[in-house]
Amino acid sequence: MWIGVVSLFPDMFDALTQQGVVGRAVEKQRIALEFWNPRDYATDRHRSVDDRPYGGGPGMLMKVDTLRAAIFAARERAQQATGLVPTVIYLSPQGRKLDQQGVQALASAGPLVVVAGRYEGIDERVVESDIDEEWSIGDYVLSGGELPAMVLIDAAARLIPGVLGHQDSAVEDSFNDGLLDCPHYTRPEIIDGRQVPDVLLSGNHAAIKRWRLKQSLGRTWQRRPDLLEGRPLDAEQRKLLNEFIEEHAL
Ligand SMILES: NC[C@H]1CCC[C@@H](CNc2ccc(C(N)=O)cn2)C1
Repeated sequence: MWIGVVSLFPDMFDALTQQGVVGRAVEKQRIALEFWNPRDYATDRHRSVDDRPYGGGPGMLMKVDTLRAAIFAARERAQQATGLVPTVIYLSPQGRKLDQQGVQALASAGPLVVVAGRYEGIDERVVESDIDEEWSIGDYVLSGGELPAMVLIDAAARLIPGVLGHQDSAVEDSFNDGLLDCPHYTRPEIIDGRQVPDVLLSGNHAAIKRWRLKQSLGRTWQRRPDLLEGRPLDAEQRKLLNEFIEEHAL
């Protein structure tokens, strides 16, 4: 997967590229991550990258010419590296809410150019002419688009084949089948008197798989019933959820 990032603070992305799943994926070249900094396109003595808003008001906007030059350069490189036209993404609270389905769509959308905004944002004409999709990681305002960009990149990278060591852990991961994750347990067997569910010690893999699915269904029902509304259950899942509900009926 090829991802270009347009950001005034590319070093922030070391948190993503220097370690962990995404770091290894970049090292193994499963993901290509390249950066363009608008400041590199500044031509004035002060290398300015922000500009004053028409109509006045507090704060600044990202300077149009340096931002567009960076986006164009990233777009050009994407096409050169992949032969495909990239999807240019902008992160902002005004965007489409990112969920696992959106992540799956982005992970299979070919090369991406992710634009991280700073200051009070970018000129609306740049959004109209150079941004293909606007996305939000949630209803809150951050000081820049870099952290949302890293969230998006991390979530998408996990879905690239070969990126996660234990491939099925991506498949079994919660939200992959639209359900919340089941409870997990590891040593010691007893913590402050609390034991590991017997089924997990039984070695009966069919029963364990069934228990985990039942827990995922039950937890989703308890904590996020909205997720079940859009998700048909097959006969087995319906049976497991009914069992869970009966066991947890107050
Ligand atoms: N008007 C403020 C706004 C102008 C444009 C730049 C953003 C950067 N900050 C962000 C970006 C994205 C998100 C999110 N929820 O995905 C939150 N915060 C701030």
